[in-house]
Amino acid sequence: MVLVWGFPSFVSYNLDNQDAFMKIHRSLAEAVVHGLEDIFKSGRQADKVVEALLKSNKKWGKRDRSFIAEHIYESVRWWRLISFVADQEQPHSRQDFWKALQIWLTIKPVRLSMEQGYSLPDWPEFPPLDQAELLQRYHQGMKIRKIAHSIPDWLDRQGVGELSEKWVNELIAQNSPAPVYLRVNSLKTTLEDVLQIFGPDDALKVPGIPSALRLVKRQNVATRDSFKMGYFEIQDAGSQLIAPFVNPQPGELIIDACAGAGGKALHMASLMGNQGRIIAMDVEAHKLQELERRAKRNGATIIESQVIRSDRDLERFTNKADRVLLDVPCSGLGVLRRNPDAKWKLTSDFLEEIRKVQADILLNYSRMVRVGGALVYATCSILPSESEVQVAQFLERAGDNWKLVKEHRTNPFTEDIDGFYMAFLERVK
Ligand SMILES: C[S@@+](CC[C@H](N)C(=O)[O-])C[C@H]1O[C@@H](n2cnc3c(N)ncnc32)[C@H](O)[C@@H]1O
Repeated sequence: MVLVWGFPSFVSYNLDNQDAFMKIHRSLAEAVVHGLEDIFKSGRQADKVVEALLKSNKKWGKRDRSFIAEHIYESVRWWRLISFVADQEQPHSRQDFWKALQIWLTIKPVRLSMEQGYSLPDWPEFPPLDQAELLQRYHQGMKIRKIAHSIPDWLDRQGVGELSEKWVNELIAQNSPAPVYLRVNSLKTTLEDVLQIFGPDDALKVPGIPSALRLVKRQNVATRDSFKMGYFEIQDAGSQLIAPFVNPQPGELIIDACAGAGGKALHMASLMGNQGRIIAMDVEAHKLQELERRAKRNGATIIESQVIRSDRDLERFTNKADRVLLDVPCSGLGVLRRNPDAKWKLTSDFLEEIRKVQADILLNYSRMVRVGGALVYATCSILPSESEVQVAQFLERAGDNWKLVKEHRTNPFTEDIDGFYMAFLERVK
């Protein structure tokens, strides 16, 4: 087994899928190649590409679907390593994408220490390759951190600069497939009831996170009646720590100022037992529309959405809120395992830009908190520069009006959850 840079196969792969070493059907390989072209040439989001592909052919069975989804996600995740082994920097033609798939199918069994690999069909798209040469390049690549962990140069520099020796563990965690977690909606049901719906072999409790269940096998839960009835939402267990961290109380006025499609707002409504008021704000109207749809399904009746069009939309809440949640836009480096394509789209300019947005949001939106109230600043980033450093700089600028009460970071490497940061601040004056 190759253990260069310390990633054993259990971290990188879901061994459930060893039975995926099967004869490859042409339509499946074509779907993977199409998907990769869409992601890398047209810049489309990987999850949207996979979703559209899986919908495009009703005849594909469960194994076919998981072959397509897995091979697209794995190729995206390991794209730099694949490109290094293929000796092709920027794929252009359809044939380049076929070659990428061929390389992945060749090196995947080696990474898994499997005795037997895929039987690659004799298609013109898979011309004979010099296996020994490929494997030599693979082992060579595994000695170089940014190639072994498939990460762009600038991001590797950024990560080492901010996290030094912890960076490698973050890379290992973010290159692992993410489990599916559910958040049970206490407005409609209980954890025990949802556990019973799935059965104890299919869903597990998550120690320390009482709203969460972890699915043992990946499955499409959105088609279940229990989902349509709002019994649960799909939400990473780390993300489920944020609403309790805000600690919203029944009857309070809560502002979720970067509410997006409402993952945390819905959770807060259930913690408040639908007593009080949650103002869900965002600059993007379509996300709030999605939130409204989800709120209906969840039976969350205390959420009012408010598109932020100008400063006035914020000013009317100055000094009014009991608690404000700032779940700010960020690099998303803590959720790369769910969005592996993001690492190829992120740029250092974007990171710099988004840090300015975060600082502005902290400074301006914190004014909505009343004296004695609380502010929670949260990111799904593993970088201190988007998290701890932002809070420290805010405290420097905001003088002694604020007190940092507590901070928390999830640990994706040891906890198998996404990477989140959260800080709880109290407005003292
Ligand atoms: C991390 S996401 C929020 C996720 C959401 N809270 C949830 O739990 O599903 C950050 C959100 O901030 C929004 N956003 C970006 N710039 C903003 C701004 N200046 N003011 C408010 N929201 C903003 C984005 O549209 C995005 O929905």
